[in-house]
Amino acid sequence: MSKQQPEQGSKVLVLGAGNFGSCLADHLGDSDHQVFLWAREAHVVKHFNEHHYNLEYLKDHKFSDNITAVGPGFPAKGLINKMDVLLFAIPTQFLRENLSRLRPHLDPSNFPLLIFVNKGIEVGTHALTLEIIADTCGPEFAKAATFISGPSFAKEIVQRQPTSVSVASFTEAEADKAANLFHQPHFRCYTGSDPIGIELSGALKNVYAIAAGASDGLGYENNTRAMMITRGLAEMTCIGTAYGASPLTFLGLAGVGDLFLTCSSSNSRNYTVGYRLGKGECLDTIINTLGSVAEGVSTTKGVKNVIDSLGVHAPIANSMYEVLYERKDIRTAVRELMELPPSRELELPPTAGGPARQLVEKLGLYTKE
Ligand SMILES: NC(=O)C1=CN([C@@H]2O[C@H](COP(=O)(O)OP(=O)(O)OC[C@H]3O[C@@H](n4cnc5c(N)ncnc54)[C@H](O)[C@@H]3O)[C@@H](O)[C@H]2O)C=CC1
Ligand SMILES: O=C(CO)COP(=O)(O)O
Repeated sequence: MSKQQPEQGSKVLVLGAGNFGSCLADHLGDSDHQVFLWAREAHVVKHFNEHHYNLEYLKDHKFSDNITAVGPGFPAKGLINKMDVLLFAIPTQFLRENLSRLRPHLDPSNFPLLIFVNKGIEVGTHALTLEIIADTCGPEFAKAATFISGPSFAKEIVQRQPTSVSVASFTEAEADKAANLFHQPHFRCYTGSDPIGIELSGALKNVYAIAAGASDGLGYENNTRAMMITRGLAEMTCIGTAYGASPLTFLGLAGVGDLFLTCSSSNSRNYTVGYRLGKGECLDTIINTLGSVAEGVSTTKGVKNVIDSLGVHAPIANSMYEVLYERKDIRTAVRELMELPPSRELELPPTAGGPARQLVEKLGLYTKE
């Protein structure tokens, strides 16, 4: 169980001073928490502490005075032990190495609130973050871990634009603590108990954001993007429920909320990767010049593994894998998707006793399968 009372005047260590870690540090610093931000570059740490600007990310933003940058080495045990909250804003592919470095500093009987905001699946192992935490630190840490996900571009959060996110944990008390820590009039938190669904939502939406960006890059317009988003949501829901997550999670902020955001904005790195692919650039060039992480590229491999092992029909995700990793021509991929035979939309049986059911029964339209 994590330490009690992290809500008011908490000491928070944010690991990862990229776009999202910096923006969340700013948000918490603004709410009078004492925030430490780990950056891995000495010049970033020095400049941040002297001027309160991040030289690498969100460069135009003046950060809260309540933030102290630490680094470039991994934060010391003495600092970690003083923390009420550890907030991980490290891309998924680098989480395992950092949690392994952290583990010797954690006391399983009294550890800080652990919050994760990354959106991806680990390459090679196909592990979710929950599994990475259990592997490196132990299941008691995974049980208490809390996941924040949802439609939340860093650059809009630092401008205090109204934003809402999902906050989920297997341990309700931990989700409540995290929600209380972050909740502000301009930043609403909705708690839930489906961390696997929340994690899958964040990871999967990045794959469909690449697909939607590709569609726009190819010159297709609104009909096609709407199709991508809607069929993407259907695939996310099928994959998620086959995995054992709740279908309703995919209708929440972390699911359709974030899917809609990232499939429809050039502020999304994943959308941008797709858009540039659609314009004919090669993947290596795009990744090398993006300047920031697009988790969907690596996560597409994990998603392919998940859909194959579960036997789920997810043609858009499958096509994205072929485009990114098997060099399939993107126009061919679109043509093949459009040539698939007609199929059924996602359906639930009509609610028993509702007027719709009464009507079809009255008119004799209902056929039992
Ligand atoms: N930027 C955004 O608006 C949002 C990002 N996220 C998620 O947050 C996570 C981080 O994203 P961003 O901060 O935007 O990425 P970013 O590309 O802006 O920054 C990545 C950060 O990770 C650090 N890093 C790279 N390799 C590392 C390693 N081996 N060990 C430790 N740290 C390392 C970099 O120094 C940098 O500070 C991703 O999973 C992303 O999907 C979630 C919500 C919104
Ligand atoms: O997840 C995000 C916003 O919710 C950020 O999306 P990108 O990683 O595609 O920029």
